[in-house]
Amino acid sequence: MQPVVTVQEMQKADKAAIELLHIGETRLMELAGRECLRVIKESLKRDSFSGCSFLLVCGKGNNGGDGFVLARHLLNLEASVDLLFLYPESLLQGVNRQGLTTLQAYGEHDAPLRIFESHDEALPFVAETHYNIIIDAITGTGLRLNKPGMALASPLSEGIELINTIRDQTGALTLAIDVPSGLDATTGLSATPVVMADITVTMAYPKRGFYLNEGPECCGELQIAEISIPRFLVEPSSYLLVDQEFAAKQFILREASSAKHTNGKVLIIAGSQTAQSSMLGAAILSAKAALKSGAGYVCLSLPISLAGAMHTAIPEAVIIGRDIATITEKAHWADTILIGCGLGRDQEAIELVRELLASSIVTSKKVILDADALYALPVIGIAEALGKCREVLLTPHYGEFSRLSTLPIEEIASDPIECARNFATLHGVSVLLKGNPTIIAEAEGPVLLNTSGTEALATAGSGDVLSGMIAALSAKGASLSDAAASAAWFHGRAGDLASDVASLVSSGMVVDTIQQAIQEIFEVSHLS
Ligand SMILES: NC(=O)C1=CN([C@@H]2O[C@H](COP(=O)(O)OP(=O)(O)OC[C@H]3O[C@@H](n4cnc5c(N)ncnc54)[C@H](OP(=O)(O)O)[C@@H]3O)[C@@H](O)[C@H]2O)[C@@H](O)CC1
Ligand SMILES: [K+]
Repeated sequence: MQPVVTVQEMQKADKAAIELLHIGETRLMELAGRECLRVIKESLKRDSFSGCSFLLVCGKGNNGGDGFVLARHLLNLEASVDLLFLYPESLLQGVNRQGLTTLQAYGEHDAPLRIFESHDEALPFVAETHYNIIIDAITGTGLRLNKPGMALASPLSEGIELINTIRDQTGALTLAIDVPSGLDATTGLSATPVVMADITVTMAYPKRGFYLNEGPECCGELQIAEISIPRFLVEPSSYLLVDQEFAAKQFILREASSAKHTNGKVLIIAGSQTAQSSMLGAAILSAKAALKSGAGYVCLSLPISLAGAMHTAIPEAVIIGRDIATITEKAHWADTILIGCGLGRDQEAIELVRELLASSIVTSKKVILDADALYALPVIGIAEALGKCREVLLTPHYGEFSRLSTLPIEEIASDPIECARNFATLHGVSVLLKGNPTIIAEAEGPVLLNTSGTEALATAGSGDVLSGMIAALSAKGASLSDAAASAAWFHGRAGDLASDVASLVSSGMVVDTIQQAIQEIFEVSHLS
């Protein structure tokens, strides 16, 4: 899994690469510029830029220095380059001064290069030029943002506004080097103004802020530049991105000699019926998702009056009633117990959750608490309810998490990663906090971020499907948090496969594409 870093971690790694590995700042910046060139070649689908115009807007730090290197490489490939350096030349130092001097020397040899020394000087020329790509090299990881929305002073603000205006007016592709200027790469909070990029080519590792607050909107498509900063310089990682390889590894294949009892036994305690309502759909979705995710055996505890309908919906599932003795007997048998989907919020449901979590048979198993079980937790008392669990995962969305943590939703939305991690550490549990990204935090160790999937998953029953998938993967052998991260990845992928039009996707469609999402990552011949 790819590490995701804070600004501080990235700066430490840059420094270590230069001081401990003796890689050299000039070489790192050369690689940074070359990697941006690679991405531009891929975007324009050309190896030479004759007839193409580029505008680079550069600041006075190393982000601007990356821009100088890129400008040189673009000129080498016959591009026409306009470079706006926003500051007086006298402010440049070291490697960046050298970078501009080299470019000035290109200018002396009739290269198609115009260097502007202020925004006002550039404006008339920029207004009459059609640019294929605008490059933002104003600020990177060196931005200091004291508070969200902080107003940036001139010339930073003028440079950023110029980039955004040309992009808006001409549709020119905007590429940010390392970080869109004005974005805090750790928090994802932005200054005013901030560059709205189509592509961000970030150095070495994706930054934490790209997944939070304004980060996703400002970055556009993310590309990683390989600049020879080895992974050991950012380890141990605080954050990791869940990927296909990790998801696949948690999906344990059935052995040729295996039986249903050895392939993951899931007990789902879900669904409810009262005089006023019946909630069977959530139970059906979670049980179907567990079976589609390869669980060997699924047993459902339901109000027994719903058994007939459930048998019709899922012939593979075994149904038991709501009697606590029957449930705990079945709990002995189960590998993973999922509690909560459509369970209801009345006193009876809350008492059931209390009794289940007081049973040492239940708490000795892998336990997933979702939906209405999460509603019951604060009523029971979180510490009391979770205290005995050996391995427990909570799967809240922001609203449920707000109730559990007593944090306002806005605070959670502004830093879901730390909120999830703090809660997991405080209560000694695993948390899967649904959102974009979905966050999987344990009491200790790195936080996992899953970015697969789209708004296709923002539909009723989506959480029930995900919890059923987690139940299956964990029952088959993965730890609860690994199963959660893997299931979140497959769930996102299944959502993608369900329809080309995200707005048309229902949870039933996602259930139907789970198998395709899992199957496509294995060679068919390896499936058993
Ligand atoms: N280190 C390496 O080896 C490598 C680094 N690399 C590259 O370097 C980048 C980091 O470079 P960096 O640290 O020089 O800072 P950078 O992002 O250019 O911007 C800082 C500039 O903004 C200014 N400024 C900041 N906040 C401000 C504010 N609120 N209001 C006003 N001004 C403000 C600040 O000015 P100051 O106020 O400090 O005088 C300074 O001029 C990184 O993102 C990557 O692209 C790669 O090449 C790989 C190798
Ligand atoms: K930038």
